[in-house]
Amino acid sequence: MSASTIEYGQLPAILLRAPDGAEATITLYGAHLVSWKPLSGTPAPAQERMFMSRLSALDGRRAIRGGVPVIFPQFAERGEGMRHGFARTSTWRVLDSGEQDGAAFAVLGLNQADLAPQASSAWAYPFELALRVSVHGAELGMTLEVRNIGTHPFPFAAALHTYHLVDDVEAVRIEGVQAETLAVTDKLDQVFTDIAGSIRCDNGADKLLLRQTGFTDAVVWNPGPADAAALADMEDEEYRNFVCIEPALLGPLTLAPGGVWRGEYRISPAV
Ligand SMILES: O=P(O)(O)OC[C@H]1O[C@@H](O)[C@H](O)[C@@H](O)[C@@H]1O
Repeated sequence: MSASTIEYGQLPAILLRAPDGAEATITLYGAHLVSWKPLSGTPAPAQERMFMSRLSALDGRRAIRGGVPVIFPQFAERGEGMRHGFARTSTWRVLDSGEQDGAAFAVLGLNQADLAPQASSAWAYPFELALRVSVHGAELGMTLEVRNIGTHPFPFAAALHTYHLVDDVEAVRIEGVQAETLAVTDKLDQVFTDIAGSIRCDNGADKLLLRQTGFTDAVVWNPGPADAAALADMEDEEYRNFVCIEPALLGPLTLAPGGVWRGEYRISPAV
């Protein structure tokens, strides 16, 4: 079976398993990818590649800390709505799942009717989101689609807030977000606009290639020791074990009635 229903913490989730053994887990809460185990090309068992905080809520009461939160329709506090939007704290529906070209995939959807009253009254635009996740071999694919199904234009921002698992954040080197190589030596929270090509993340042990289209920007975030200590859902030392490199559309972009925006994102080994 390429897609089966499991529990992740207290949350219903879909486990994707490609015919070659690559796996990913997505909770319905947030359409949140909480685990990705790609194949490494060696006979060794597939290793986890996503960071997940040991203190993360996994009960649907608070956003999950780790994996890939879906950010929509607002990035961080750039707007008057919920911080990072309502998509990560809403419960999505499974629209489709199966196997295609050797990959296991699932498509999750969210629309106005799925929102809690507080979120839908604060953002009164009819919309449809679809997130397609696929795994195959060493590659993860994620496509976020935003549709305006109402009669008024709406502005939005979006991001796939990826928490890459690393042994030591100080060993991380990122290329492709600015002219020079970027190192994460302390707290870092930086926006890079107009990302032209692919991004490379060297975490000391191996290198990842991050490709994005539609998402024009990238955000790199690590809280560093002081901010991590202030986060209730992260252990003090856990900031060492991840770097967030987030394909983002910070815009905001205005989507006309009937309009569709699509952001694609792929993670694979860099050669
Ligand atoms: O704690 P949250 O809401 O998940 O946000 C985490 C971080 O997310 C990043 O994307 C932002 O750039 C940071 O400013 C923010 O602190």
